[in-house]
This record gives sequence, C-alpha cells and structure tokens, in this order.
Amino acid sequence: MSSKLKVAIVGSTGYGGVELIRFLVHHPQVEIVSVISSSSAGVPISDGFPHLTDIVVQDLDSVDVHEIAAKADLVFTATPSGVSTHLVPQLLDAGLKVIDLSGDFRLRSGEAYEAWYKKPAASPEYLKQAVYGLSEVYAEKLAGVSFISNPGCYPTATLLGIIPALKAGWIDHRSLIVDAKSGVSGSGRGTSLVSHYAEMNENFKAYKVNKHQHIPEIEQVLGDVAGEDVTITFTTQLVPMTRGIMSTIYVTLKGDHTDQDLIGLYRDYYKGRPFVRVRDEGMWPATKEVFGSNYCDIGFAADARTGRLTIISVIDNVVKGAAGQAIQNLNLMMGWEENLGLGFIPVYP
Ligand SMILES: NC(=O)C1=CN([C@@H]2O[C@H](COP(=O)(O)OP(=O)(O)OC[C@H]3O[C@@H](n4cnc5c(N)ncnc54)[C@H](OP(=O)(O)O)[C@@H]3O)[C@@H](O)[C@H]2O)C=CC1
Ligand SMILES: CC(=O)N[C@@H](CCC(=O)OP(=O)(O)O)C(=O)O
Repeated sequence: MSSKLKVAIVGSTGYGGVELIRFLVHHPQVEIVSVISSSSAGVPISDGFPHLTDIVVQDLDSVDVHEIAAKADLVFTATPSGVSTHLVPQLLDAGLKVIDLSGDFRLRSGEAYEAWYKKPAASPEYLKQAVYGLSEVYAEKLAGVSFISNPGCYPTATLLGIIPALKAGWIDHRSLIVDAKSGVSGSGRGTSLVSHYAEMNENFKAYKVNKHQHIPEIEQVLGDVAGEDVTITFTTQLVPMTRGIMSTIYVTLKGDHTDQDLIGLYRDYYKGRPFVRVRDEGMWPATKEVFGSNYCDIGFAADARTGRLTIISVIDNVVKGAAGQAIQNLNLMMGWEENLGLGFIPVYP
C-alpha cells in the first residue's frame, strides 16, 4: 500500500490541469489516482495529449463526487469560474481536501464576485472556508488547512511585486498603476477567437481595461496589507506568446529609496522563499527567464528625477500563476518542503 497522498485532478484536459500532471508525476509524496474530464470520460488522456504517451496511462474519469471521494484524499479543481462554485462545496462535503485554481473563492465578498465575474457567487459558508494561497505571503496560514483558493495569474505577479514596499511604507498606494501583459494560454484552452492565430499573431492588444476580474482580488490583498482601502489602475494586454506574464508597476516613492535599498528590502522579505528571485540593479527580468518554472523574478528602477518607482515582476502564468503555485500550496498545506516536485529550472532558450 502506497503511503503517498492520493490526488485527483478535475479539469485535466485544460492548460492548468495538464500542467498539474507535468509536475505531479515527479512529486515524491503524491500519486495521481484520477484525471477527470466532464466531456471525454473513458478516453485515454494520451489520446488528447500525445506528449503524455507512456507517462500517464490512465483513462479520463467522469466528474462523480462519490467516485472521487472513494479514490482520492485531495482534489485540484482546474475548472472554469462558475463551475468550482458548485463543485467545490460537494467535494468538501464528501470529506476531500481541495485546492481550487479558479477565481470562485478568492474574493471574501460574494457581492464583489457577482459584480466582477457576472456569475452567482458560492454560498458564504464556503467562501469563508477558503484560505487564499499567495504562498510567499500567507505560508503560515496554509499549514494544515483543507481548502485553498489559488490566486489568479495577474494578482500573483502584481502582488509579489508590490507587497514588500507597501508593507514597509515606502510607496504611496494612491498612485499605483499596473500595466500587465499576458501570453494567450492565460485565457485557457477553451477560448476561440481571442487566441486565434490570425487575431494574435503580430498583434498586441489591451482588453478589460479597468474592468478586469482580478482588480478586486489585488485590491483585497493590498487593502489587508495597508490596513485601509486600496484602489489601482489596471491595464491588461495580450502578447502573441504562449506563456508568461509581465506586470509593470508604477508608484510614487515615499522617501529617497534607491534600487539598492529596494533590492535589500525585497531580499529580506522573501528570505528563505525558494521561488522569488530579486534581481541585481539594472537586471530587469524577462518572461523567458521564468518560462516553464515556478519562479517569480522581480526588478526595480527607482527614479530620483520623477520620485517614482517602476517595479517589474514576471511569472509563467500556467506555473507560478496556476498549477505550480497550487502545488507549492499543497506542500505548505501538508507541511512538506515548499519546493517539492517543483525544482525545475526555466526552459531556455
Ligand atoms: N491558464 C492560466 O494561465 C490560468 C488559469 N487560471 C484558472 O484556472 C482554471 C483552469 O484554467 P485553464 O486550465 O486555463 O482553463 P481551460 O479552459 O484550459 O480548462 C478548463 C478545464 O475545465 C474542464 N471543465 C469545463 N467545464 C467543466 C465542468 N462543468 N465540470 C468539470 N470540468 C469542466 C474542461 O475540460 P473537460 O471538458 O474535459 O471537462 C477543461 O479541462 C480557470 O478557472 C482559470 O481561470 C488561473 C490562473 C492562470
Ligand atoms: C490572457 C487572459 O485572457 N487571461 C485571463 C485570465 C483568466 C483567469 O485566470 O481567470 P480567473 O483567475 O479569474 O479565474 C483573463 O484575463 O481573463
């Protein structure tokens, strides 16, 4: 009998789900007991994903909560928003631990969720149970919990870039502007026209400007850190690349802080955290430098001339922005080494 944690993945045929499989196959404490699809049950997963041939030999299972509970200890729900709202409570009620990758349990307020996601919110009883899993910031709160709500991709890059300076009182949060760019895999496998080659190739376009559903998530966390309401100006843009997010943050500095001061502050804040790398002065990070990995790389340009600070934060949206951070959160939940199963260096070139 294996003593490994038995894990099921709902949404195995999506980008987040397939990425969970890529990492979990090598996780020393985990056994994948079920890969689940709502539309292709009974089919070998390698039929749809030939790169998994002879690596994952399971057939896809259907979404049956009783069957999942009979096989698994923990479920990753890599499902579209609106699906997790209904599915996660059933899984929790069946006694399973859950790590949800969707946006359905990130906002404490159901009203805010309905306003930004334009869908009915989960019931408050379950919203209350979710622990928000921005790993580096809330590691202590994640130990031993049963239900983690994994952060969004843009919030991960943006929050990791802002929090240390905000917490130290070095920036004026009323001046925060976030200019965020994402590769097209951020919109999932199911989207059509938006990520159509002819629409994306040699194109660079803004979307949901100041209306993106990640705005309340970022403001909720920054408000908690600042101890007062925080609002941001937030522009999201699509870049014709597969993976990667760059969040460029502009903010007014309080005091004369140099790049070296900021590097010291951030290295102290993230000390002992394996996945945040603070760059040396003038070494601004690029998305390719985190591609396929769970790293978040951060660089600074403090401008004494304007009194403003530019922070550049990059992640791979499918890894640190989704599946990788979900596994980092599993490790923190279970009290394992934070980087278990995630020790891959970025793919280069
Ligand atoms: N892509 C990214 O970079 C990020 C994604 N996320 C979030 O993670 C979640 C998954 O994203 P992603 O993998 O990109 O999305 P995809 O669209 O690629 O995949 C979604 C998956 O959900 C399954 N699904 C659809 N409807 C249902 C249902 N009713 N019941 C069960 N399963 C269903 C789909 O496949 P099937 O038909 O086989 O069941 C598919 O496998 C989303 O909530 C997304 O917002 C968060 C951060 C980053
Ligand atoms: C590039 C791209 O289209 N990205 C998606 C991110 C979707 C997502 O992850 O949504 P939740 O985290 O809210 O579930 C978007 O901007 O809507």
